Amino acid sequence: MRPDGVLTTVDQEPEHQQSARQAFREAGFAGNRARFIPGPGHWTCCPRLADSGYDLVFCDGDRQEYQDYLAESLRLLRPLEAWSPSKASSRTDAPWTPGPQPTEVLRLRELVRAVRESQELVSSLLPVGDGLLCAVKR
Ligand SMILES: C[S@@+](CC[C@H](N)C(=O)[O-])C[C@H]1O[C@@H](n2cnc3c(N)ncnc32)[C@H](O)[C@@H]1O
Repeated sequence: MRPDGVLTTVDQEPEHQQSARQAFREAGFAGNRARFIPGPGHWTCCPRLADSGYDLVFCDGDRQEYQDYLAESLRLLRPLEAWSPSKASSRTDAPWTPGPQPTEVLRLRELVRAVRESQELVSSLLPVGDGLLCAVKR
């Protein structure tokens, strides 16, 4: 982050928020460099976040909600900034697997397709860990 940047983090587990708060403090960040919002992501917190107020959105929560986060992220991001859900390719690259696919896999495939076909995004799927889907807002 740039020196005047502020990180906003949303998590529904208070003890995870507490761990994050402690980690930032131990890393030497001043208290006013991070904002901690408790609660489930998309329906309580995201509407409170300012339009075009963010340089980067990183999603690492419930993968079945990533489509909702994508729509919210496009509202939150400044043009030419990045959006990145984690582990977006996980198990999505084996469509030949016989039998019904788990809902999570189907949702992630829809997400990858929506990002790839979006006129607002330039995307890349990085071979990092389980796969990292990244996109820059045009
Ligand atoms: C994989 S962990 C995040 C790990 C973190 N990114 C890291 O690298 O240490 C997923 C987190 O998302 C939170 N989470 C899951 N679903 C959520 C939701 N709908 N709203 C808010 N937080 C959620 C969980 O409480 C958990 O802390």
